[in-house]
Amino acid sequence: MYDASAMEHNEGVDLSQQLSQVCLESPLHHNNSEEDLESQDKFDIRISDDGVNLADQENPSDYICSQDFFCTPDFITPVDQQFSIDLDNKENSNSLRSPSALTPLRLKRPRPDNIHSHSTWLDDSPRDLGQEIIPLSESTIVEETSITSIDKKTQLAEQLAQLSAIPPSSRERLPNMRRRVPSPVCLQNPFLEEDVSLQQKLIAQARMPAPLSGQTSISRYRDDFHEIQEIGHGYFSRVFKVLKRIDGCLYAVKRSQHPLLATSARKQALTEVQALAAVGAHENVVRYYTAWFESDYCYIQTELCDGTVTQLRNSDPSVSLEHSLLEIMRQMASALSVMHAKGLVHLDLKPDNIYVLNGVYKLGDFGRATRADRSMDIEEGDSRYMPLEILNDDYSQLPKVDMFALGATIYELARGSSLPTSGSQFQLLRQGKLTLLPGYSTPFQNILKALMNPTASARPSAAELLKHPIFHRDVPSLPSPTVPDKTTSH
Ligand SMILES: Nc1ncnc2c1ncn2[C@@H]1O[C@H](COP(=O)(O)OP(=O)(O)OP(=O)(O)O)[C@@H](O)[C@H]1O
Repeated sequence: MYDASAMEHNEGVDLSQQLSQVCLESPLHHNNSEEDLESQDKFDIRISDDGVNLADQENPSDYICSQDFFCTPDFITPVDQQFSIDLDNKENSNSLRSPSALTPLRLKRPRPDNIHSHSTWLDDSPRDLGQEIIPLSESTIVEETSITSIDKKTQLAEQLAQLSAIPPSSRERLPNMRRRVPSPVCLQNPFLEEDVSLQQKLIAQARMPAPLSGQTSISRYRDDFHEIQEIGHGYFSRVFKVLKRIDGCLYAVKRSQHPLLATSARKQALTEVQALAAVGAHENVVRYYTAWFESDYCYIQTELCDGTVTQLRNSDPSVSLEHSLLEIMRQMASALSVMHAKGLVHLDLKPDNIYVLNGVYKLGDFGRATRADRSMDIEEGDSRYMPLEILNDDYSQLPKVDMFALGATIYELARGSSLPTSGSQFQLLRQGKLTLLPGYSTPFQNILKALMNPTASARPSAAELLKHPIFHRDVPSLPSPTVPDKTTSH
C-alpha cells in the first residue's frame, strides 16, 4: 500500500535539501526564509485573494511566450534538469518533489523548477530570477495551491500533460510567459579586427537605437539580433543580414514568408533545419547556427555569405572560365560527397543555391533535402536541373540526381544563359545531347556529359568525381572571386 503520510514526511526532508541545492545554483536564492520572502517580492509575484498572479495581469506584453513550440529546444535550456517528478515511479518516492510538501507561501508562488520539469516547452532554464519570470497560468496556480493528496497530484500531472499538448498558436494566448531582456549591443567585437569598421558603418547606417535598460520584447529575433537589411527572398523565405547583439558578428537569418500554421508547412521548415544540422560543419556547406519558431514563423540563423554564384556571374564574367567552374564543381562535389556519405541528398542544387564567401563556394538552401533511402518525402527541385528519371518518378538513385544537377549547373554557367524549363532543348539535354562549349577543354566537356548522362548509374558519384585527374593538375592561381557588397555600395 502506498503510505502518503510517510511519503510526505520524506518529501519534506528531501525538498529542503533540494531547495538548498537550488539556492547554491541561483545567486538570488537563499536558505534564509526571510530572505526568501524578500527575494520573492523581487520576483514581483503577488497573488490576489482568488489566487491569481497579479503580476500576470499588469502588462502581458512585457513577457515573452515560450518560443520553443515543438521540437526546437530553447537556446537557454540547461542540459541538466534540476527536478523531475515521476508520480508513478515508487523508486523515486524518496526524492519526489511533491507540491504538497511546500509551505503555503511557496505553494502560492509558482515554482517553475518543479512544475516545468513536466513539459518540454516550459523549460527549466537557469534563471536570473530578477529578470526572467515564468508565471503559471491561473488555473495551474489554483490547482497547485490546493494539492493535498495523491489524487490531486495525479490531477496536476494530467493537467500539465494536457497543457503540453496545447498547439503552439493557442499556447501563445496563455499567460505562461517568460520575460526576456535583450542582450546589450556589441558595437565592437575585439576579436574581429577586420570587420569592426564595417560593422560600425552598418550600425550607423541603420541608425540602431540604443537598447533601453530593462527593455523587453516578445521577439527572440528582435532581442538577439539587430536587422540590417533584407538580402534576398525566395518563394518560401525572406533572408536578412543581421548583427547579433551579444557577439557583434554578422549572420544571415532566414525567416519563412508566411506563418507556418499547417503541420505540413512546419514539417517542411524543419526539414531544412534538420538537414543542415545533420550535415554538420563543412567548408562547402553554408554553416548553420540555430533555428527557432516565433509567432508561427521559422527562423534559421546561418553564416552570412557574400552572395550566390548567380549574382557572382552577373558581376564577374571570369566565373565562367573553365578553371573557375572546375573549382565550383570540385567544391560542390566535396559538399555532396559528405552529404551522400551521411545518407542525405540535396535535390535542389543550382547556381542560386551555391553561395560564395571569401572565394569559397558553399551549398545552401536545404529546403528539399531528404534521405537517399527514400524513407522521407521527396520534393523535386527546380526542373531545369532535374534529370529524366525524376520527371518519370523514378527515385531509385537519388544521389545521382544531385550529380545530374551539378553537371547542369556547371553547364549553364559555362554556356552563359539559363537552361530551358521545357521544349526540345530541354529534352535534348535529358538525352545527354549537350551543345559544344567553345573555349572549354574536351576533358571538361566530357565530365559534363558524364554528369548529365541519361542513365543514372553511369554518372560518377561525388567521391568518384573528386578523384578525376582534372582536379589534381596544376592551374595558375587567380584572385578569389568576390561578390560586390550591396550594403556598402549605397
Ligand atoms: N546565408 C546567406 N548569405 C547571404 N545571402 C543569403 C543567404 N541565404 C539566403 N540568401 C539570399 O536570400 C535568397 C533567398 O534564399 P533561399 O534561396 O534560401 O530562400 P528560399 O525561399 O528557400 O528560396 P527558394 O524559393 O528558391 O526555395 C538567396 O537567393 C540569397 O540571395
